[in-house]
Amino acid sequence: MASLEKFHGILPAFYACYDEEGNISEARTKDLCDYLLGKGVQGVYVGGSSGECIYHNLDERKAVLTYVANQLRGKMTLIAHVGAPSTRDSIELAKHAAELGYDALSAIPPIYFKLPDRAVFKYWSDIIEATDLPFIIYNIPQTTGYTLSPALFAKMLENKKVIGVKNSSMPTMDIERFKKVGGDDVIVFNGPDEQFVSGRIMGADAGIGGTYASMPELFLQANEWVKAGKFAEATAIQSDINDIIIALCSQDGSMYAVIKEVLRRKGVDIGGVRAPMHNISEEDLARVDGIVQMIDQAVERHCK
Ligand SMILES: CC(=O)N[C@H](C=O)[C@@H](O)[C@H](O)[C@H](O)CO
Ligand SMILES: CC(=O)C(=O)O
Repeated sequence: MASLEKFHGILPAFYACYDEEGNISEARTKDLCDYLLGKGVQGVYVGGSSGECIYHNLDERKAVLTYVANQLRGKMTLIAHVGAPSTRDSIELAKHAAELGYDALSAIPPIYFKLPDRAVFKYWSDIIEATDLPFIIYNIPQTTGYTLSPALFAKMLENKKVIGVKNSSMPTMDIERFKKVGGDDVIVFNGPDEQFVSGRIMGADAGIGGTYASMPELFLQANEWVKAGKFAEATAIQSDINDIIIALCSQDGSMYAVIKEVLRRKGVDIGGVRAPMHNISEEDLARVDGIVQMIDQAVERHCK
């Protein structure tokens, strides 16, 4: 399906950009937009986990969607994550994203209460009903506690507005199963950055990831090697990526706080993270030097 072409490639999950007081910053959001545009990524996934959506009120989430659209609309593919605790809020976000010209909507399943499949189906269907936009299911069992089954995926696909799934469960077999159900007419996004290459080989058409923006060059190059069937080269990049992700996750601050410090070193200051996530410590500051070095050396090794 030619219309799915714009969803192929490397789509970083967009981070929350705060000012010094911890409020959403329009100027810093634009800076991150410009940075990613300059890196040549195919699109962005706005307002998801990495965007700290779970810590934002509705007005803040709408503001982020607005600032990104104003800066990037027409320049790359824009996916709006509109999952929220209530259907009502999700629909409000979906309508806002549609007015802003987003290319697609996406949502996690209902969170907190464990609802049955029929409620999950109704939740996603109500969001889809609210606009004309295509919809991408977000399966991320490790944070939501809900696992999308191939059977519910097949049922969702009966709605022609459903174009695919962003799969963040760890087994790459899940990607293969979703691809089997949907075939060439659906797009499956790899979620776990640690297995981007294997996810692509098992059938993922593209990737959306929380660490991409900290090292876009590496994911873009790995994707090119996969497309070219150069799996040894792709795997060598993946191995370096995994060293970097482990380092990003091993500091006092949360992974996103560390990534934001990496970006600051690269000239993009988007603030810290919102509590209860942890900001970086004094000790982290020196260690981030080492992480930036790891990234720069890997880019030097694989992308020149
Ligand atoms: C659980 C989670 O947040 N997964 C993200 C989305 O799929 C990933 O992109 C991770 O941020 C990444 O793989 C680093 O662990
Ligand atoms: C992909 C990811 O990390 C997100 O949902 O923002």
